Amino acid sequence: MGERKKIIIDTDPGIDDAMAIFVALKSPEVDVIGLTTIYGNVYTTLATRNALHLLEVAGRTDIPVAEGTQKTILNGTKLRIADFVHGKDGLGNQNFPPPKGKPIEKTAPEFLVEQAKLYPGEITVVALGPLTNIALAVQLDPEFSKNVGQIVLLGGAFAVNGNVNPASEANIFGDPEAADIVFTCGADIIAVGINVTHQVIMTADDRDKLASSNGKLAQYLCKILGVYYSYHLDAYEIKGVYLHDPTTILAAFLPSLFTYTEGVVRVQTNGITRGLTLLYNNRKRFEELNEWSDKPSVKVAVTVDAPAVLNLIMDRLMES
Ligand SMILES: O=c1[nH]cnc2c1ncn2[C@@H]1O[C@H](CO)[C@@H](O)[C@H]1O
Repeated sequence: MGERKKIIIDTDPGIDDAMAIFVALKSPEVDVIGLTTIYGNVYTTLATRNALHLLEVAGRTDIPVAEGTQKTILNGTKLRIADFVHGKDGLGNQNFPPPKGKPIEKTAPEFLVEQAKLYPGEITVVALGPLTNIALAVQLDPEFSKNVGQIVLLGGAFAVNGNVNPASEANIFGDPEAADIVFTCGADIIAVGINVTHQVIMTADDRDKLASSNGKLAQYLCKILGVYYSYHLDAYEIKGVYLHDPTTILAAFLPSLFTYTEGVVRVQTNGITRGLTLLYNNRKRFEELNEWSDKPSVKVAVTVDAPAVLNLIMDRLMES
């Protein structure tokens, strides 16, 4: 087998984060070299606990977990936590016992900087929560954006409504200032927004299929998925769930399942559209300089082969 791609998953587990982590652990294309934790679906301390727990469930306690920041990049502590999507414990209100493992000494931004320096151009960071740790890594080391191979992030609502409010998607809304730093840092970036992830739906029938498999991870996921299904039925009136995080994981190593456009993305940090992601599509040369001028471009996913993505996710979760 060829070289596996080294990935670090920055995560706020989270039910769809759990799925994404398991998909990554079951994918021969990648080597998960660490998890870093962030607030979002839960507070950061609980994200760390859940990350350690999920690695124990998967029998992969060899993978280090580095704890991330508890605050936004501007030191904000009034966080928006989506426990109404994932349950109070972030994992479907199952009251799992506390993990035995502990996070490593290094903080998430320190770990990201260290690994990017150790393997220049080789690390893919998959960011599944608000982008604070990644922005802190950019600030900590001016070389980080050059050293990191690629950042594949779940964030934004490109030309569609958000999921926090009509303007804003949850991960960007969680820390818009951090998101703007990351989008303009010059790293090789793929953004996967909810305009794409809302096309990848795991139906109730798919869940039954998952439940009928003997895979340990599939069985575990079926236990925690109930809360996530109830939330979707209530909020979107669909009998299925959006696979935001697992879809984004696949973009990190099977990018041809998606198509992309390229351009500069800036994030609104003020007013009623705080958290809005706005892509400049390069179609016009503007007369005046503006906030998008001379900033680095990123790739933004525009279409997805949803059946192929769903099949891959199902296969990998069922074979465990
Ligand atoms: O309505 C919502 N509010 C807040 N977070 C949500 C909502 N729906 C999904 N997610 C979470 O935010 C990320 C995608 O935006 C996903 O991680 C998902 O679990």
